[in-house]
Amino acid sequence: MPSRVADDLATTEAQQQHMADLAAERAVLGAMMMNPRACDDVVEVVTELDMFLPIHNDIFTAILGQWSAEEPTSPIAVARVLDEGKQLERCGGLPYLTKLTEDVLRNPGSPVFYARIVKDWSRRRKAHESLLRGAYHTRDLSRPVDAVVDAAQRDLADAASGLTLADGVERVSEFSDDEMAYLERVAAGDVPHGITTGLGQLDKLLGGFLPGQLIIPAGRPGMGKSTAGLGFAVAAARRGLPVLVNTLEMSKRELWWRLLSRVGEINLNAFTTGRLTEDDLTRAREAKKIVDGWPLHLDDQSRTIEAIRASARRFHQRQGALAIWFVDYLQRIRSSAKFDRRDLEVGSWAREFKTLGGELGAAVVVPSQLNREAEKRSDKRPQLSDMRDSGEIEQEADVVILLHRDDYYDSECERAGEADYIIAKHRNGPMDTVTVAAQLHFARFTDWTNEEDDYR
Ligand SMILES: Nc1ncnc2c1ncn2[C@@H]1O[C@H](COP(=O)(O)OP(=O)(O)OP(=O)(O)O)[C@@H](O)[C@H]1O
Repeated sequence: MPSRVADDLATTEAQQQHMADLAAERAVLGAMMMNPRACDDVVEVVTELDMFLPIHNDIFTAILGQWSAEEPTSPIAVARVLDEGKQLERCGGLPYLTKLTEDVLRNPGSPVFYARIVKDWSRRRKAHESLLRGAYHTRDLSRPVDAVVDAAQRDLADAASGLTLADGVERVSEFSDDEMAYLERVAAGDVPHGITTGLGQLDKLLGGFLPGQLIIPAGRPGMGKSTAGLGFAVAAARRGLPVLVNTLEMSKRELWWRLLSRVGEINLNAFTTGRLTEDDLTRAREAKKIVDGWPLHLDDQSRTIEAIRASARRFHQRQGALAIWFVDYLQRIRSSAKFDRRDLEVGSWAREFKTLGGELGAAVVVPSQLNREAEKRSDKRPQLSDMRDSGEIEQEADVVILLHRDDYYDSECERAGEADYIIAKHRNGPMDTVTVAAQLHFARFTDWTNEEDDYR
């Protein structure tokens, strides 16, 4: 009976022998079934093969499947999934699943605390296996000793990092054939290199956005950061690439209005004031049909860094890919962790976006606010040093685009209707300024030729 095995293994002696803490495994599973929100945190720590007992891994996988499909994770729901896979009886049946949740009620605790214990034991077991494998290979006289030591070192480092053996270090020659073939296809125009920004001049400068890049559009409040970010999201979505927008500032409805305004060329004011003419409505219906066809997803519920991260992970798990992840905007995010300094807190999010973007293969677009320094300059033009909470954001970003409009300060100015995208950081290329048309009444910035805005 699994529960007895689990109880037996709860003692320190048994833990040392088997290198597992089954009480912690049970606590994690119980918490995930009690409350699907616990899954958001647990998946950040534990992966599918981290449990010691195979039946715990099966239960974990069943819960994860339910959670990522936004289905209930209760014992009854999980039992049904296990039953479909003919695993229920082996897993102790519904009574065992129910007992896991009852244990949580009797002995509540933070799921992340238990998840970390599970992860530590998992890493410990992997390190142990890796050392045993290394010891075995030292006796294999057909292998040069250097190769044995090298392989053992890599194996152990992978185990200690918590990654699976399939991840991690690769010798250049192990992947360079594939990379060369990819370069040849890019050069031949068979595959697009970066994801288009939707703005021709900007594409020429940046070569589009690449998976894993962190892109920071930065500007004073109201300069057009959300509009610029949404433009990048739309450019990818209209080409059929999966896009996720986490908005902390606007509701889904407001964001959708912006999409209709942009595509249907309907003044954004008409939506906010509710004064839509018959012509506006006809255009809105047409625009709706176009936008409905895009793999564009909006989330206005996730407000903490933990929830936003989980939202992207869940999206990636369900869709199998995430091309552009647009989070609007950096300073709006809340966190449950306590930091002494705001800049350290915001900087840590930039780092997390960069890391998760790399893991999910997504280009991450996160606008950030600038401080008032630009306003003290005679030309009011922003500089990289104006970034609020800057240090780490600057460091983590691959591309920083400072947004500037002269007409933000003087609506009668010569350059009214123009916006500058000042590329103030570009990790792999030149820095320059691209000037575009600001059509904020249509919730967009566009190239002067406007070719990109022909949605039909
Ligand atoms: N109908 C309209 N006509 C002209 N300009 C408009 C219209 N609606 C909004 N705007 C302008 O668009 C700008 C807001 O754009 P956006 O929301 O992209 O800026 P932001 O930098 O993200 O702002 P925030 O700092 O508030 O998040 C403002 O300057 C606003 O005046």
